[in-house]
Amino acid sequence: MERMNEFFAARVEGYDEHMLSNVEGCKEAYIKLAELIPFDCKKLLDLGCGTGMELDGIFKRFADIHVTGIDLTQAMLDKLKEKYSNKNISLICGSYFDVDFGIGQYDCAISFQTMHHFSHEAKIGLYKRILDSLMDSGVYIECDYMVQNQEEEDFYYSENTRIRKEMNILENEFYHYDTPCTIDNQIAMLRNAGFQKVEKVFRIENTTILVAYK
Ligand SMILES: C[S@@+](CC[C@H](N)C(=O)[O-])C[C@H]1O[C@@H](n2cnc3c(N)ncnc32)[C@H](O)[C@@H]1O
Repeated sequence: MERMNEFFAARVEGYDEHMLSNVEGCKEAYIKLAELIPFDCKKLLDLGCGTGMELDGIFKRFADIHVTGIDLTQAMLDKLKEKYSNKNISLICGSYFDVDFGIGQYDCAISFQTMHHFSHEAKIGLYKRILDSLMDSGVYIECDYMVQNQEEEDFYYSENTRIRKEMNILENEFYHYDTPCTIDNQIAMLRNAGFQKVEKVFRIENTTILVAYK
């Protein structure tokens, strides 16, 4: 298991191609996510934006949108900056568990393939802060690696706990290990955080998109 930021920094070259060619459903999901952004969106929060793969389609639809992107890995953000130097973007290198999102700031928040690394408890806390950061009619759109059944989810979480114990990794340290949740649990976490309605709108293989309404 590698530290989260070191894991992505070591893979930044070739990362975009990997997401498009090797992660089933991602190519289609990047297109779908851009279509789901509300037509009048002006301010967007992108959590775990990485090299900005999900922004390609979004900038095609909304040339002047303002994006705040947060990511733990500077090397990923450097790549993003190179690709979209002429766009209206504010980048923050840090953890979305620590960065202050503000209150009622964004029309829409998104995350793409970044939430499958954390406990339910941590995610619910984060979802509450995302909810607060949205304007009254705002939406949060999450695309992530999700699984179908509880046994699968339990397996990954227990493996994560076992390996962390073996390596003496503290609970609050960010290490890269995939702990996907079931779609039902994901929806329950978002509802628990206070979102009024949550819909599954896309799934190819394990790549799944949920839309959560404030
Ligand atoms: C699989 S990549 C996805 C990047 C981009 N959204 C995409 O779809 O290409 C996951 C990203 O989440 C970031 N990340 C993981 N944990 C994070 C955290 N706690 N705060 C901010 N970024 C985080 C990683 O640095 C990495 O860039």
